[in-house]
Amino acid sequence: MKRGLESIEISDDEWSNHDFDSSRILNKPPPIESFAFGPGTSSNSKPHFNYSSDSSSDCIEIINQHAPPEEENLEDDDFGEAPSTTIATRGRRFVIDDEEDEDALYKCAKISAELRSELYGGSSSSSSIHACDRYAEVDASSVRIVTHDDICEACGAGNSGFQPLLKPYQLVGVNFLMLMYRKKVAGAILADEMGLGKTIQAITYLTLLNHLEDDPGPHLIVCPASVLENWERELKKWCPSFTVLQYHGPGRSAHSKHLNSLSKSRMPPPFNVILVCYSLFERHSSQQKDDRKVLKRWKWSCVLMDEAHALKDKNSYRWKNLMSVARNANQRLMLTGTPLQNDLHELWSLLEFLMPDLFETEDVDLKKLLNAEDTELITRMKSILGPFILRRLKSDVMQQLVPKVQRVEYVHMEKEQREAYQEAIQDYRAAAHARMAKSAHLPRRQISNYFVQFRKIANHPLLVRRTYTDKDVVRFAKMLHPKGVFGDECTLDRVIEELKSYNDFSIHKLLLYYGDGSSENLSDEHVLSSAKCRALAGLLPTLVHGGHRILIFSQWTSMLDILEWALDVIGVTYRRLDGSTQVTERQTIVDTFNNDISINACLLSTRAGGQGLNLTGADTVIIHDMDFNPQIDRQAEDRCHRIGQAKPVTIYRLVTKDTVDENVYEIAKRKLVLDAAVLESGVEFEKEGESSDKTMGEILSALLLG
Ligand SMILES: Nc1ncnc2c1ncn2[C@@H]1O[C@H](COP(=O)(O)OP(=O)(O)OP(=O)(O)O)[C@@H](O)[C@H]1O
Repeated sequence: MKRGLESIEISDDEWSNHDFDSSRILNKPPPIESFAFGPGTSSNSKPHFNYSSDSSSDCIEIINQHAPPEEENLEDDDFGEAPSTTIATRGRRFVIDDEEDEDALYKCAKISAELRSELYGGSSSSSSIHACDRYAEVDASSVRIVTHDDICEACGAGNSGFQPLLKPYQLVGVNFLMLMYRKKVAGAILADEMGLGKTIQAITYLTLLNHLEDDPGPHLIVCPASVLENWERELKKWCPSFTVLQYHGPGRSAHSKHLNSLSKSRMPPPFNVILVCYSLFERHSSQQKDDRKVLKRWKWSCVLMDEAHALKDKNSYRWKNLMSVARNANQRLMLTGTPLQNDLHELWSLLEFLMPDLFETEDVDLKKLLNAEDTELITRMKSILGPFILRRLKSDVMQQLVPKVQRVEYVHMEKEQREAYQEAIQDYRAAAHARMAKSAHLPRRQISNYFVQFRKIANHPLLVRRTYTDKDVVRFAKMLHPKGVFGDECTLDRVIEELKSYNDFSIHKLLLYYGDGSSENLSDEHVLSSAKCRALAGLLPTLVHGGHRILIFSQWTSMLDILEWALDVIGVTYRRLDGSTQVTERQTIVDTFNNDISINACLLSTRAGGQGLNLTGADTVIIHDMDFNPQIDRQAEDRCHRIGQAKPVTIYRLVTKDTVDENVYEIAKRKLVLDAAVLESGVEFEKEGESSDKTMGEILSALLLG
């Protein structure tokens, strides 16, 4: 597998976008748990209105009323306006003081009460809500609509020998989705905590639509590339009668022609489910535009989005392009274990995607609503959101789930790494002072670059160029240039310039490939020159000896390259999965790791490996470098803390002492503590923490002052 020499999973550009405004972190509304409708729901989320639970047709506002797409719109660009019939039904914005919207709130609260009542039985009174709070795995007797027998029949159990057995809370989840369908609610979020089996609940639901509602699809499932194979496998297992088409990778263009001609001649699609990746909605290549046109021509029964927090930005291409395909679906369903990653605006993006007619709103009103700190308004918000989100926590439903122990390992730099770090700080101070002398500040971008440098050195000094001098670089350039390593057209000066931007590790790799194997290469000692790698050298053999199997996450693929080398030196066997791993290979890597206990570890990039994968073969997770957003790391942890895990799970976080690593950890920790505080206290914000909060700018200012 060929990787770019300086390939990092998160680009420097992306790093520099990590701007941590304290107001964004601290002044945020309550977390999703306090909004969600489900057993984890606190009594705070009880709808604010008086309503009766008898059924009515009032849900008309959230029924998808769109006509099938009209042909002229199909040939539009991706962001083409919706058909005129659709526009007429739009424009129903949510305005807080508007009487009509009070009505919408009332309707939402009413639907919520109905759903509650039908799912959990009894009335929607506070006592039954309280009972739901205590819901545990054994307690599902009041579930209606579909039963376990329906599921066995729908899955064809008996014919194939496969015996589907949903956990009681999963049966509730499937009933929740069925109820949404029967009530013609156009969108819903299944937001169970990671690893509780959302995939299986969703697939069972699609099977039941076919079996009980005579609705065989077509359904569109959108997911991250890493879990495509897993979806296909689970579909085949739980829904063997479905024809499933995985529309990704090299075979795609062959399918594309066929699908294009079928859809143009208005023939039904040759599948029940088509599986695609989010990337299909991200780019503007003609191939992708054509693919989207094909998808737009069919009327989807259900558009199901896995890891749907991917749609948290309503201004992204991804959101808009997918919306142009999903808008006419009967139903849009989202699966996500972390629906609220930063603030309520993101959740609103999800909700607007699900039910554009109800939630579509201009920013002025949205700001007013989402920035409100007034309890009554928040309570109203809950009554809007409640009906459409089902979230259960592991602590609520999986009382036997193995414990998860968190450990933070502070590691200490030795001389060389410490010097590299100090030099970077000196550089930064000199640059900042030089600018100050001219009464100017460092440009934002440059500040971010320094921050990235600090993070790199805190992770590993080989991620910057320090060992190889400028003189070395010129020498290497002269050796590499005649070999055409950078192309035949490239001048020597250009090669020198390019090499100067490389880090020590990248140059070492170049020399390995193209050099003469001389003493210019770095030695194994260099790879253990970081505090974190030395810590791994101590920790991993002990873990392996104790029979533990380990997942190691990093956000940087160049760091993973270094870690591969470190593991070889330490003598630990491993597999690796990151964004450059072929999609078709990913499931094989997961299966091999889970089944072959001779493999001690799996190296994963937090992006490609942190979501959706089932890696219960491991019982230990090492977060080599943390994210500012603790939810990203939580997702990574839960790759092995999930159904199927029999051993207690231990999470290690590596933090390099006396570096920005400590600040990143503090920020992430505070976000989690605040989540918990807000959850416990309802809508009270922890104002005290605000004064101690540090933005990236403040961290750097502190460094500037020494
Ligand atoms: N009822 C069940 N019977 C057998 N296996 C199950 C059942 N429910 C879930 N599993 C297994 O548990 C694991 C976790 O399920 P799944 O991947 O659907 O979780 P998830 O909630 O989608 O997690 P994430 O949010 O991390 O994607 C999978 O290996 C799945 O096959």
